Amino acid sequence: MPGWSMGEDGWVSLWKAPRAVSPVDASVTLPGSKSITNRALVLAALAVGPSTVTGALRSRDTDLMIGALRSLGATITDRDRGTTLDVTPGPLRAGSVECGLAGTVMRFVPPVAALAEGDVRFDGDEQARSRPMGTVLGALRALGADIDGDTLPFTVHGHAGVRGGSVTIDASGSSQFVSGLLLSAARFDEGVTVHHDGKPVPSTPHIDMTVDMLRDAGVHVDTSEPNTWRVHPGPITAHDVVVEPDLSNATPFLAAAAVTGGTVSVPHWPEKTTQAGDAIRDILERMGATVSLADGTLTVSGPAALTGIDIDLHDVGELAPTVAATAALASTPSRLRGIAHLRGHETDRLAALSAEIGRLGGVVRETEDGLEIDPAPLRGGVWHSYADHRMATAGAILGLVVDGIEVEDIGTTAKTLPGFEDLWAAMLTGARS
Ligand SMILES: O=C(O)C1=C[C@@H](OP(=O)(O)O)[C@@H](O)[C@H](O)C1
Ligand SMILES: C=C(OP(=O)(O)O)C(=O)O
Repeated sequence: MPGWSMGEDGWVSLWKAPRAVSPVDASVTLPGSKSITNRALVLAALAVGPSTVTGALRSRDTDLMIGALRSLGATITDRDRGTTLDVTPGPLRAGSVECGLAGTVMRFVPPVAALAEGDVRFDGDEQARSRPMGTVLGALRALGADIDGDTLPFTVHGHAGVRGGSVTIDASGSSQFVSGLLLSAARFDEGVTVHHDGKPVPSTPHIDMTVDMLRDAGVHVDTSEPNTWRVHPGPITAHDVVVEPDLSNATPFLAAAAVTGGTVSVPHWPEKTTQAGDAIRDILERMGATVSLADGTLTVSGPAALTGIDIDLHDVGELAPTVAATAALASTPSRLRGIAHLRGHETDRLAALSAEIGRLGGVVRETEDGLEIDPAPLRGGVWHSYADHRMATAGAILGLVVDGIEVEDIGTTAKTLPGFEDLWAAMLTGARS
């Protein structure tokens, strides 16, 4: 149970991060992927008939997506403790969308709203108002949509259709700018061609995920030219989707094995996937862990001492908080590169990670596009979460091996993993789920 402490903005909850008294040895089953669940929901709401999403994640971000699509006219019911979602599309209508802090809701739903008949008002958490949105909204305007505003809150004035066509954007700030436009594009009169012009697009596996899921729904997507994605107009087929476990959410548990010299297994690890979290296999191996994938179960065993890593995380920036926490416990220096775009994530993750690791005695330098972390003994203290689920789980990793770490607002993990504290505690008791 968390305690409370007076912070700068009033009372904050503090969770005493459990210390591992011995190397962890557990098997942890993770719920479904946020990114796959929210794409499946958008495609199902735009499809020609009812679909079912099985193994869906239920968390703040996915519940916000369900709420958004219901507000716009979809009927969504659930079974199997919420993880099976039956989606029946309806005529898209005026509504109101609460985005919370979910990038997938704020970037994927405005193009759906542009297809609605009537006004759709978007808002979100205070912190969401500074997340970059102008690129998506500007692109939608260029494609014929009518929108007031460039950041949350904003209003999409839906006119029951969008012309579509070609648009050039700078998507170096987020792959979600591209994914958002592509997901609804088949319903635009002319489809959409998105061309990227700027520094390289980050998190491209997430764009591959979008393209694969569109193709699975019968949409014709042409990716033959670099930095260009063309979605042809046409029906989105109603079909059933089975969601993979969330591999990014698996990473703190696998890091727990790495930093305690223990062993953690995660069942149902996909053989082939577009999820960024799959990269953790290579990352932990390079840091000295033993990693194996056999019969669909990933197993990580930690070494006696971890080595640092010099790595470009541009494609898998979502993993940076886990990798930074793990690197702060390594015996040699680390350099995390290619992740300037993390400044527009839930919080400025580069600033947050360097401030929090530094507060515990770590030696971290923020660079133009990443972090440099040197080995240093860490001490206990409060780890601030900045309303960022992955900052909170990074603090939990450090707390396994450093006495006296208290993580502020551990409940923020509900953004993508409600019940994180219980799963973490179960891992420490050696549970095999
Ligand atoms: O499309 C998606 O589901 C996501 C894309 C990535 O965003 P960025 O491209 O902004 O890094 C990732 O970090 C985010 O957690 C989820
Ligand atoms: C960047 C992330 O989330 P979002 O989908 O809100 O962008 C994340 O989950 O690491």
